[in-house]
Amino acid sequence: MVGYSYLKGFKSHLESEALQGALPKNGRNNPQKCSFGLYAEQISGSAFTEPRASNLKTWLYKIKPSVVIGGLGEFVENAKRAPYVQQAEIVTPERLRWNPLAVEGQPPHEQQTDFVAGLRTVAAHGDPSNRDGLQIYVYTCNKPMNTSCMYNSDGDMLIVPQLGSLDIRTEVGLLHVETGYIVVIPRNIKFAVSPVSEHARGYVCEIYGRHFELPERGVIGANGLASEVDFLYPTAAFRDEDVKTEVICKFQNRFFTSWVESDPFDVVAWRGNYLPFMYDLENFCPVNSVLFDHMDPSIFTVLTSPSATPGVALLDFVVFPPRWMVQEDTFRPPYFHRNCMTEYMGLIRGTYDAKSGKGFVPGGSSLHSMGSPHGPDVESFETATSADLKPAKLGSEDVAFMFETSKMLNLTKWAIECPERDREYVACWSGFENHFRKRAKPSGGDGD
Ligand SMILES: O=C(O)Cc1cc(O)ccc1O
Ligand SMILES: [Fe+2]
Repeated sequence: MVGYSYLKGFKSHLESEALQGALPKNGRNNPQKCSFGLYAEQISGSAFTEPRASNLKTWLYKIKPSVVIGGLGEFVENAKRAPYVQQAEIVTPERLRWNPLAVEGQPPHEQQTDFVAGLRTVAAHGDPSNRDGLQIYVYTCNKPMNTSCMYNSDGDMLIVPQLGSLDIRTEVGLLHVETGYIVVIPRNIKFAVSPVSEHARGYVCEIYGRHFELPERGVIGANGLASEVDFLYPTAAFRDEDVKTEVICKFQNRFFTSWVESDPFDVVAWRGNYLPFMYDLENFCPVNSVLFDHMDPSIFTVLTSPSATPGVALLDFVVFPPRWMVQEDTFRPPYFHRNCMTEYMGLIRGTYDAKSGKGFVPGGSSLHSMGSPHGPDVESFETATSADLKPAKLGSEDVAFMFETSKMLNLTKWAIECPERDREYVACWSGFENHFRKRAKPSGGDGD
């Protein structure tokens, strides 16, 4: 890709200079004077004293230090900058499903909408001020953030584009994020999103807790699932334009704006491991049952944000990738279930095997909260119970994903009232027959 080059390696300590000689030498990170008159600035992603395995920091070599922010005035709270980021206050155990957001004609698309203005909160839990919880959004946008940038002090943002690629300018360089990729922007790193085509749509999960990690592989061994080398990091790409730029800060679930007159994307070189990254979901190597039974979806975990309880995630990001299904004497789609976790699902493209009936379409989403019964719709059940169980490729074009959280989520008024909500969703489970009554012997003995 022209203009984009990437470094590799999940959480690796990397370095990049857009101008040769811009990085300090001789082991120093903050020499008395930096090359080219640059300013050294550290951004930390963990407490200074965290164990090395989770310690994250990056040194930035900037044309101007970030402190010049607000040269044109202090941060002012500006809720209108993100009008659809709302408090999630509605409580319901109901199973919910939404159709894709319209990208044209309807609000906010009568006017040009950038990524921040196009963020709509669906559901959330917790409070960023105590570093626990998450917020789920859907977004649409049709306007580049040419003269604005954002940083989020509350959480890391995992973005899942569904329609339209995104060019994301970050302090440490550029990311070209196609649909089928995911991108993570860690907290406090400045970024600006530009849709590449006319319209863009997708999903975001913001986590207030621990940064993403790769799940343990355990007995799977040293290979499989997402590989460290497939995580792509930007290379330094600075700008030095005197353009008045809006700086948007999300802080304790409120939006503030300030302005800078110098370029916020002025990092000439950097070194460290606290960085935005992207990952092509096609590189995920699925591992599954090769003889019988449907395995739990945790086998498809790409990234996990752990909680303090071992094995319990604040958030697992799970992909349902194209794969071969070979299980014998098995109901192959997802089973009926009630979980102690909350599951928000989206569809990037194709179809999903638990919902062969119409209704769960690309760009759409569903929420199955803790304890709420869900699983295959009637049509999927009927098809799968009578299917010829030859090895079968599960849709080479089908890619669904799930945000799986150990938290209970509250919903926004918008999520409940919006026209996109499928008010007939639960009807997909009406019509299961009482086979037992038909088959069981009148004596109440064994059925066949
Ligand atoms: O479709 C779902 O609800 C997600 C899901 C998938 C699966 O294969 C098993 C359990 C589960 O919750
Ligand atoms: Fe589920």
